[in-house]
Amino acid sequence: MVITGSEPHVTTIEDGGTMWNRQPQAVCVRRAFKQYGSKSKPNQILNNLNMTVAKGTIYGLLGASGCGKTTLLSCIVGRRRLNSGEIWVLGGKPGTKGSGVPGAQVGYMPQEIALYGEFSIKETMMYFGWIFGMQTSEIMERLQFLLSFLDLPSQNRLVKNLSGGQQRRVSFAVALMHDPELLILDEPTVGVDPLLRQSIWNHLVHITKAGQKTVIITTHYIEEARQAHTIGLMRTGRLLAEESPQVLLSMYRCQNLEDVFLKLSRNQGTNGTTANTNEQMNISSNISLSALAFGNKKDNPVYVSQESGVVGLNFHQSKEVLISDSNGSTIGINDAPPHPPNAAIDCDDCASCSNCFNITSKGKIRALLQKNFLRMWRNVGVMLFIFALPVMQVVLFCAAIGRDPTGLKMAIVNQEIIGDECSFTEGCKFRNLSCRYLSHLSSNIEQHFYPTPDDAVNAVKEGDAWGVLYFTDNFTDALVARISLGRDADNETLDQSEIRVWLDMSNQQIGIMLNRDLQLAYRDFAQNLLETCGNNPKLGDVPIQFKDPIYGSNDPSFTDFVAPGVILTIVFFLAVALTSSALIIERTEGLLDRSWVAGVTPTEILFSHVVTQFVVMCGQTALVLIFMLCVFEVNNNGEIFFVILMTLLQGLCGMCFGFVISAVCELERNAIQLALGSFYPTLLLSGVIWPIEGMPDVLRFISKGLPLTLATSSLRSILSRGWSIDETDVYLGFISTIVWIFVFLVVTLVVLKFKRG
Ligand SMILES: Nc1ncnc2c1ncn2[C@@H]1O[C@H](COP(=O)(O)OP(=O)(O)OP(=O)(O)O)[C@@H](O)[C@H]1O
Repeated sequence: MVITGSEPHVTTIEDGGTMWNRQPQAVCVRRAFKQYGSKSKPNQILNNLNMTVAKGTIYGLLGASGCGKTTLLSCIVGRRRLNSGEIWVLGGKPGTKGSGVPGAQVGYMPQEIALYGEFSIKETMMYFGWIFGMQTSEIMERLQFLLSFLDLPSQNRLVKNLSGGQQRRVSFAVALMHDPELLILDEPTVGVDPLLRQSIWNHLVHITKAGQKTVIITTHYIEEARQAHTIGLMRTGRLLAEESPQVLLSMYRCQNLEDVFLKLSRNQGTNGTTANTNEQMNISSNISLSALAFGNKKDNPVYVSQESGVVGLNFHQSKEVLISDSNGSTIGINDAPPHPPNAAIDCDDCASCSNCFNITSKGKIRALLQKNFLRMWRNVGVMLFIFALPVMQVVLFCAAIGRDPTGLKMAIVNQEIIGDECSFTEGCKFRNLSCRYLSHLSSNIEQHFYPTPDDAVNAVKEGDAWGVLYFTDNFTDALVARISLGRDADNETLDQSEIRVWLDMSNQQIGIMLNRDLQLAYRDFAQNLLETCGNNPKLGDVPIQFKDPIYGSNDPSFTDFVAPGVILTIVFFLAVALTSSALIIERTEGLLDRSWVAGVTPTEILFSHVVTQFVVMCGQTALVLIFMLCVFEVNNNGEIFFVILMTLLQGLCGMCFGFVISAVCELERNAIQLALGSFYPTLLLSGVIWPIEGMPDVLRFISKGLPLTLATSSLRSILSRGWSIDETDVYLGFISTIVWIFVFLVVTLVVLKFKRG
């Protein structure tokens, strides 16, 4: 019927109905409102839209680009929710339990190709077949039929290597795969050559003939929609008309549907205000007007292309014929399909579906897992890189971080000697003790002699040396006097016996290391001298005795301090990198939508990704730990089981954080930015490279709440202190990691579910 105020009122569902509306409805949409954008700046897409699709018919949804066709379809298949209004699909409300929608009752072909490029045609069919709950043998049978029907190339050809038209046909085949009750095709004929287009229509006519299958199809080729039983002309979020093509053409006395559309659009323009009111908006009942207008439908045949019994792309067999019934008599396709006479009258009466596919979750999980692994396997180069990356990071860390700097130049001014010849005599001999001290300096220090203090200081200022060491001309005598006189030594003697040092402290690590080495060299030198002279070498030491440390060694390495954090950071952020784009790629390719409409839930998608990524992560974790602990011999005093467990849990945590990113971000580049952006703050605040005890209180508080902080501290305690899980510091790390995993998973699921709405 026509829904503008100026057109004649037509029998409606609410009116009681004619014989033509006493047929089951496949889809009913009532008073649908849908808007995008914020409440303050809404973009109204569906505006009090009513739509009725009778079972066993083809419904052509027409309208200008951007008028809301895809939005309407996505609400029908349960991909999006209306802001208000109601939708019934095959007797249930999409998205509700037991409705079968989304699910195997619907075959959905989105506008985009929405196929995995790295899959072969067969693998594509297997994937969707399993999701629809089909058995492998069934899928194979159906595949053979679809291959020949859609004239597709070898089943082993990869989708990415197919032509655009072939890909579109594969996409069409996926929608047909499980022979669904309701087929929803969003512009299946766009960019398709006329022969294929006709063949698609032929098939649609063929499958709806028996009256059990229903098709909703959108198209921009208005004229091809003549082959539909009903046409819904959509404009600015509502249906201008919903009628059979013949009725529309005769009512508006037009030769083609485009003219009808133009007339209706003009009418809507002039009657826009009245059409806006709900009261005057008739609820349409498709084919009702056709019934009134054409009492004897057999006299009003519809032109459709019908193959001579053969279904497929055998174009030479296609010809424009009138549809014939089995007796050979010609009938129009607007004949009501054979429905039980007392079938449901309106949507409220729609019985809950009885022949819903019983989709096994096992089949879906199998399909999703195989899909994920296959995608990885087909991108073997990327996979190799994914495994090489952690090894590379560990090797680089162990090779570049934590080792003592070498080749550090010291500018030495030694007034005791003439020239660069700095010799001394071993034993209890007091000659050139400055040279004897210098011989105890670490091999990391390069000694360069300068004639005057000014020259040496200039060398440091010009960056040629890290510091100046200055010995007075009577250093040896003064030092001997200092040792022998003890508390009676005068200030001048004490001054002369001192080694004066000026350091370039611009590099803290080098400065501290030189400071330490110079002092240790003095202790060694003094102890050696005292010992050779028969004195107790302890006299040469400061009176603080460092016993064997309770944990760690007397010569702690920076590597040992950083290693736990580095292990966890590598595993955590590799997992983030691996997963943060996983959902986005699928979403941008339209694959996620397709899987959702096929009945896959966010939880199943998430679960399949967790399993797949977990396998990869186990490999990465093994490599990281083998290289850290076995190859580079980072200290481990604890139980390896807890080390492995903590590392795996952190990988899992990173993976879940990656899921949050990919659920939140629409674009891959945003996901990358977010992942990279979170890397530094986490690294800096987690006590990986600097103890959190050095942070201001506020930061320390924040730091403890981050996923890596307590975990790093826990792993450090296991590795260096050898603590077990019963220590607070250790189990807190585990608890915090598990809590974060849980939080990230919940956030992801909430965001995914919210986005589906
Ligand atoms: N996720 C979204 N967020 C905001 N606006 C959207 C979103 N999806 C679609 N729109 C807008 O809604 C309007 C209707 O889009 P829709 O895709 O439903 O139109 P369409 O009739 O299918 O168009 P076409 O025939 O070109 O595919 C467009 O203006 C589009 O920009």
